[in-house]
Amino acid sequence: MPPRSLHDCPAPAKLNLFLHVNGRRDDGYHLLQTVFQLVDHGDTLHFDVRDDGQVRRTTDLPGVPAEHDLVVRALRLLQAEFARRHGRPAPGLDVAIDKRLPMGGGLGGGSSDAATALMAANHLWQAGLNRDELMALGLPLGADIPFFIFGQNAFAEGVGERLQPVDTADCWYVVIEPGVAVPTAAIFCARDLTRDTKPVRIADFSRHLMSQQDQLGFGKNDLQAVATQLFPPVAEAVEWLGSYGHARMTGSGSCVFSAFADEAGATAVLAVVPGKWVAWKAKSLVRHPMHGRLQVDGVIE
Ligand SMILES: C[C@@](CO)(OP(=O)(O)O)[C@H](O)COP(=O)(O)OP(=O)(O)OC[C@H]1O[C@@H](n2ccc(N)nc2=O)[C@H](O)[C@@H]1O
Ligand SMILES: Nc1ncnc2c1ncn2[C@@H]1O[C@H](COP(=O)(O)OP(=O)(O)O)[C@@H](O)[C@H]1O
Repeated sequence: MPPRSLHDCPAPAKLNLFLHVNGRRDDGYHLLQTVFQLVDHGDTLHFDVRDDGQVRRTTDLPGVPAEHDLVVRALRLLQAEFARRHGRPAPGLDVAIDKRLPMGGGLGGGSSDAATALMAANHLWQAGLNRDELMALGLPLGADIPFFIFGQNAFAEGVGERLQPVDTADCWYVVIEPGVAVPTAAIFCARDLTRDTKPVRIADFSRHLMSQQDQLGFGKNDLQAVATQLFPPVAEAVEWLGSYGHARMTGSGSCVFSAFADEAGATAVLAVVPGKWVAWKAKSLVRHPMHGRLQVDGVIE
């Protein structure tokens, strides 16, 4: 019998170590190259199976009605797929979300919540999707969802759905939340966005890392120039953190981060971050923590 509950399920944040915009698809979506890095700071979700088929979010998320929540929408998609495969309605689920990640922060919070929910429900409902099938199910809801289900640091291409595992350095990050929510669409549709960065190869990134041990010395974030122009608090955070080494925005912003070889380096900088900003340190992860938890039963792979 599968369990009826899964509590304390992590939904970690991601950082985009670099993010290049290489072009645009016919449908207007931008072609990217990026390295996604998982870190040990994020939201926490709790799941309890319901027998009446309802999916309910039991916690409030200001500004996001339950029906719009990526978690609820992802679970509805999984319910439909369950019914198609098994010829009977799917069970339901109560979901509680302890939200720590800021919205519009470029940390992938909503996508990570949805990915954790898909992995948990696939297990609790015994839906039987494999990892690739779960990734494909999540993609239409958000380009970052497949990465979180993939569950390891990755070089991504396309709109973020073509993933290859990549080794990154073990390190500590300091992340500053500049206190603004950046809408991804506003960055991608900006006139000044450069969309013609020359494609790189995964080997270029790996070779750089081996010779320099410097996570942020490679590439750039092409979305950063536009985001700092439109959102001055992001520019201020980049400038402040940049005085301690490479500082870069993650995703479409607003959060800004820097990498440190050891925890002491991160702690020292965190201690002097101006009080007007929320800031935290996080360690790099090699695997998504849900994978270790669910693989006990061989469910994810
Ligand atoms: C930029 C990235 C990098 O990891 O993450 P975030 O910073 O949002 O976390 C992702 O590509 C975010 O992808 P996704 O989560 O699907 O973006 P959405 O918020 O749904 O996209 C909002 C809008 O941005 C534009 N958009 C988005 C992704 C993309 N590759 N090209 C685009 O042109 C589209 O107009 C889309 O309608
Ligand atoms: N569970 C969720 N957590 C956060 N945001 C969500 C969630 N569900 C839907 N959203 C919507 O997705 C938007 C992007 O949020 P998020 O994924 O946290 O930021 P980003 O894409 O910048 O990393 C939010 O502004 C919100 O409207």
